[in-house]
Amino acid sequence: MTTFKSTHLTARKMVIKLGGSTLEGLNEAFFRNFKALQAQGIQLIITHGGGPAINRELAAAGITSHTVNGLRVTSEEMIDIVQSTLIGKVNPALVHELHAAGITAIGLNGFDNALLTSDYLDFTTYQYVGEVKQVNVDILNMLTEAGVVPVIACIGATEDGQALNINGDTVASEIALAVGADCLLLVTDVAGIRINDEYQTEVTPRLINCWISEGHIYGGMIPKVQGALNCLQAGIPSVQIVNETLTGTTIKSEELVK
Ligand SMILES: Nc1ncnc2c1ncn2[C@@H]1O[C@H](COP(=O)(O)OP(=O)(O)O)[C@@H](O)[C@H]1O
Ligand SMILES: CC(=O)N[C@@H](CCC(=O)OP(=O)(O)O)C(=O)O
Repeated sequence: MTTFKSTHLTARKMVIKLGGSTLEGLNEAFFRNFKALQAQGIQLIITHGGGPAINRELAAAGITSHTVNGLRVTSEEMIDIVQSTLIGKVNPALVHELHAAGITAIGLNGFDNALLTSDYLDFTTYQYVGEVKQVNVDILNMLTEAGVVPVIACIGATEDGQALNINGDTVASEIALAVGADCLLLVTDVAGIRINDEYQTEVTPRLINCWISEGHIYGGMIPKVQGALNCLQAGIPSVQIVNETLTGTTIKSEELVK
């Protein structure tokens, strides 16, 4: 059975992002870990992606998509499919699994109580892709203090009510920053950052920047490490990128690495 490492257990507020790459393979034992964390007084917030589910729905509609810097370029016809897939399918399926594991969870997205007020990241390059302008933490604090786990789909809303597609890793790091989380855990389909066929256990921002520029970190790993770097810069002590057995890479500020 999976257990959380001791570094995770010191956190009071923990944001856990479940990547679309791994969501469909997680079992009840994995989700029961969350119950154990709550029993230790740790407040949990879960965010999720859903790239593979979006790919399936786009394919069914005969639409092909591509990414730039790990972000899906999202046309006007695609944003409706992205929104309905993440909010209508992926989010309720995850809430259901959490409930089955005995966790009180409630599904949210950027529209709920203006949770993620967003703006276009760069319309020319990415079209209907958003960046987070403001996180309304009120609803998150109310829920977590009542022992309820918010489960957040990565859809933002502009002030005019337009849905925008935001990468799940970006949402996770913005939420972690906004609530002042002690720990951000990004669960994905690989055991962390792999460089020259070797998984790294502990890395610093300086190394990450080198690896991005040398092309060792690419695609979906880019928003993860960028989110991690933003969190570290703002004082969140560490970010972990792990697989479903919670094995992976810890990213720490230079001064914390001996
Ligand atoms: N240096 C790297 N180490 C590990 N994985 C990497 C690296 N660079 C790119 N990747 C890719 O990033 C993927 C994880 O990102 P992504 O597919 O978006 O996952 P998720 O759906 O969990 O967000 C890995 O499966 C791998 O293909
Ligand atoms: C802008 C952008 O790239 N949005 C992502 C949102 C889903 C996501 O992040 O899913 P993963 O967790 O599987 O990566 C997308 O359209 O795939």
